[in-house]
Amino acid sequence: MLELRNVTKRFGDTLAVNEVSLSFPAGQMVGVVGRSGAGKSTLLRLINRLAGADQGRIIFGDLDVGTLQGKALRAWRARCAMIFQQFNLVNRLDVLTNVMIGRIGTAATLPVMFKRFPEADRVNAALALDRLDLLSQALQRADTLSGGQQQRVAIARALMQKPSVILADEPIASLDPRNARLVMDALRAINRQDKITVITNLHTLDAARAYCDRIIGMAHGRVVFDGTPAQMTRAVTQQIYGDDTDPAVDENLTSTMASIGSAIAADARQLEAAL
Ligand SMILES: Nc1ncnc2c1ncn2[C@@H]1O[C@H](COP(=O)(O)OP(=O)(O)OP(=O)(O)O)[C@@H](O)[C@H]1O
Repeated sequence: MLELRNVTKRFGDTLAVNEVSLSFPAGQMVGVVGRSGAGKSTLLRLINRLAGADQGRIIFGDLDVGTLQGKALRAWRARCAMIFQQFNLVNRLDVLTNVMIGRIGTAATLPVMFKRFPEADRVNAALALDRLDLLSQALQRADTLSGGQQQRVAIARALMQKPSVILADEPIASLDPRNARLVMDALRAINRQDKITVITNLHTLDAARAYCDRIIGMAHGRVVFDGTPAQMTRAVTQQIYGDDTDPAVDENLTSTMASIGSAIAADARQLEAAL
């Protein structure tokens, strides 16, 4: 069980996360939704300790996450793997090595720096890639893959950390609808098969409704909704997104923008390859 008790984070005068209390039983798939600036990313960064809370406590089992230092903090970060919108792969390295990099934090640093990974890591990385249907790309440079494939490599890398929790910060925001579906399918399969808790920020309510057991709605740093997709009524979406915003319009806009974005990225890759 992961628990946030009265957690607050300020940036100057901005209350990014404001007295948030939440419990996440092991194995849940949770979507966090809200307008831009609602505090979704900060919430995930607080859990992973990429940011420190000003107030409140984060508890995981018998760990008091806010007090962890040094090796214990690194071990915690490995246990709650983070996935980002922009994948954060090392472009010039091959896919397999990118996945093995997930061992940093749990393995000795020096051999990893020199890309000397034990045989067991290679096997586990290959198995993780196979699960994500990417084994045939294992020896390609990371930047030759599509955005959706790169995000699945990032998920395979996260699996190498043997995490208890996966925190995904807008994992599909820059993907076209097909790749977004593949990435969400992969996250849900891992959640179901490995019983890993997945907490993911999502721009679209559609994705949260389709994939998550539970949706948390944030507005102005506070939790304004916490329930099942079925409980997400029109009144609730207005509370999360504001009276003047129709989330259906936002969703269309987001997926259109995502399609345009990936078309531009694909053109850029073709151009780069031709040069
Ligand atoms: N490092 C920072 N320095 C100053 N202000 C910050 C910082 N990080 C976040 N904020 C502010 O905290 C608030 C919450 O930001 P956060 O990124 O958590 O929102 P979000 O819901 O994830 O938004 P988005 O969907 O646009 O990513 C915003 O007002 C943001 O400007």
